[in-house]
Amino acid sequence: MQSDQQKLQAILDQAVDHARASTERGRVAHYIPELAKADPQKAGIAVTLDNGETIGAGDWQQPNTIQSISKVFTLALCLGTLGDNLWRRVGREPSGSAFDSILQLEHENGIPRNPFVNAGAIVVTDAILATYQPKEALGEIVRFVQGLTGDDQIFIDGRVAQSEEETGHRNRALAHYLASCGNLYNPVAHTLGVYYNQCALTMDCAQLSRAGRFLAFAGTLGPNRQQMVSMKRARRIAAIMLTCGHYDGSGDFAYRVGLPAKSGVSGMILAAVPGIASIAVWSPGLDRNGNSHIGTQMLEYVTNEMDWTVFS
Ligand SMILES: NC(=O)CC[C@H](N)C(=O)O
Repeated sequence: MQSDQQKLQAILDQAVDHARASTERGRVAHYIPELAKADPQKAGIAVTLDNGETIGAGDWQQPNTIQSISKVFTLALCLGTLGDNLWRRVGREPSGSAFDSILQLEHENGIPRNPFVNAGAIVVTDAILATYQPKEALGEIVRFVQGLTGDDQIFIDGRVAQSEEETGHRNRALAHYLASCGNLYNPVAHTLGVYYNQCALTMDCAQLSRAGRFLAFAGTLGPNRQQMVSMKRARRIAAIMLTCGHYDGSGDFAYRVGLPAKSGVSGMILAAVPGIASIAVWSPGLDRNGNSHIGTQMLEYVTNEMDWTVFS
């Protein structure tokens, strides 16, 4: 008789096999030179279960920068200190536009649609800087993620942060626009310095799935039930992930996968199955919305086979 865990392992292996066989792989992010070097053939998946076990398949132990998935962690931190005051500066609605769009920001007077588009995440980082100097803020973000993961080896890849800093004209444009509307309180260079570094937090799929446990287990880390984020805050963050976590692909992702999730341009995705598991996938090729093409396929396969969805 196959145990549940063996069954899940077999499904993860199949998901990676299908992923490897797929000819359409998407396009790696080119606008950050360090990310342009990624190999689109790579594919990995890891699942952390309620009992604390992490199992994986494919390239699940290869570290990558988490990019926009960091926005989930900074939102959790920021809501912890600022509470609902944050919502005076950022909305909670899907954007229906690209993650780095400037158009909407102008139409809506410098109030970004949600905390997961770049402009919104820049405001969240700026809000964290209200209580910390840039270096302290980064230390706080790293320690928070290390605490969630239970792994103090998690680090920032300085090369990727630097690569983005050198080429980040769009983010600079967004930050200056926010400043012109009075919605950026710190110098652009300070806020973006922290933002680029948080995006360069480096984890493999196993670590990322562990970092996401609080989203699946009502703010706790699973078996020992240590409360890291209040239940209400975890639930609200998951709601924004479901509606905004994949930018203009959020509707399609909800249709195909049916879980709160957040993507990053490195090709990683973090997804939460409430009460059951936290999942991280990685494959660097992106679709036209900047979400991992193969990563979404792997999640679709596993969630269908396991019947994991928030809609059942
Ligand atoms: N979607 C993403 O992952 C974007 C993050 C990236 N660091 C950027 O600001 O462009």
